[in-house]
Amino acid sequence: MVRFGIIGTNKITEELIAAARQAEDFALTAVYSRTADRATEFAAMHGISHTFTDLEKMASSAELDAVYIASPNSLHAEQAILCMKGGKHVLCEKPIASNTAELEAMIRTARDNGVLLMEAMKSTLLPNFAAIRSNLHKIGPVRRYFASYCQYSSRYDAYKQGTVLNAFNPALSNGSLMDIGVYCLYPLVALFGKPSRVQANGIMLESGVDGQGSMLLSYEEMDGMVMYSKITSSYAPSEIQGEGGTMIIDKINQPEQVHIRYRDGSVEELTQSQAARNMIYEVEEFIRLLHSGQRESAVNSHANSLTTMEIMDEARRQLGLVFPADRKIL
Ligand SMILES: NC(=O)C1=CN([C@@H]2O[C@H](COP(=O)(O)OP(=O)(O)OC[C@H]3O[C@@H](n4cnc5c(N)ncnc54)[C@H](OP(=O)(O)O)[C@@H]3O)[C@@H](O)[C@H]2O)C=CC1
Ligand SMILES: O=C1CO[C@H](CO)[C@@H](O)[C@@H]1O
Repeated sequence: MVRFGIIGTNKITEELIAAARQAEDFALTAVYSRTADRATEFAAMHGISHTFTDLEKMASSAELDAVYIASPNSLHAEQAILCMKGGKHVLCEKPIASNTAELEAMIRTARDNGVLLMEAMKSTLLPNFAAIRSNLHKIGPVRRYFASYCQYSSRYDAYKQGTVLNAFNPALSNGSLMDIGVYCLYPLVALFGKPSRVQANGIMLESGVDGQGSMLLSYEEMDGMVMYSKITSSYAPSEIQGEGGTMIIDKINQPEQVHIRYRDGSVEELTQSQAARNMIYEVEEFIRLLHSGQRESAVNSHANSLTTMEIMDEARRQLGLVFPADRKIL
């Protein structure tokens, strides 16, 4: 059994728990919240035996082996480092940190303490992502990766009425690139590695975050194009275009349907059956790694997280998008 503690008591935490309950060897023993009332309420809802409002105490508690972090992005590094110093393995929500400096400090801490650190980027661990990867060779030399994830945020309505909720708050390292853009970039990096050049555009909001953005990413023999938004919606699928055919992916953040259209008009269906509660795959990967004594995922690897973060840092540099976290010394 791997005994988890949870940081964050929101919807995504609920989803993770519901999915993880279906995984073998998952146990949930602790929850941290800023307030005792919320910790107690959440613990009662999920049958959790230990509650904490002091993260240092949770990090050093003998009642858990690992921590799932689903707090605002600006807190990921600090909380992960604290937990890893307490010997806890860490599964950390996307984006794993605010910037590369934070992520490097997290990776150093993981290595120094011999613990597993993995970004909870669900997309790349899904069976349908494995199908994308294993069938790529069929479309010949790849010339373009195009990913679109644009989803009008319900919190943007509040923003327009004058209330800046967490999603649009730069103090929490939020905004479109961090929240949504990362889903377009991580699969690109996992499949094709580091681009030689990044060109970023974005629309900045008065709160100091980007509302939407797009990027061109250059590789020696192909281009990457990504677009993401929290202030408009897109219904376009994502595509990987090759000289011999085009792979079409319904949703880059959670591929559920994948097929290839060849140049002669024929279609090859690649869709794999996949659990509806698709966060199970990241939990299974995490537990499998722990059972086999590994301290890094080969898919959601430190290198892939770092390259993705470097791209996001560079995009933010071009846009002049700065977070308070960028000025912090860890
Ligand atoms: N994998 C996926 O599909 C998804 C991933 N995410 C990721 O999960 C993480 C959490 O996202 P989301 O739930 O929207 O985040 P929220 O901003 O809603 O905060 C998450 C939790 O952190 C605590 N919290 C809220 N505000 C603050 C604050 N100002 N300072 C300190 N703690 C705070 C709250 O817990 P408490 O009150 O108990 O302390 C809350 O439940 C993000 O990294 C996001 O990118 C989000 C949605 C989907
Ligand atoms: O990761 C995520 C998935 O989608 C959400 C929108 O519904 C985002 O806000 C979130 O952070």
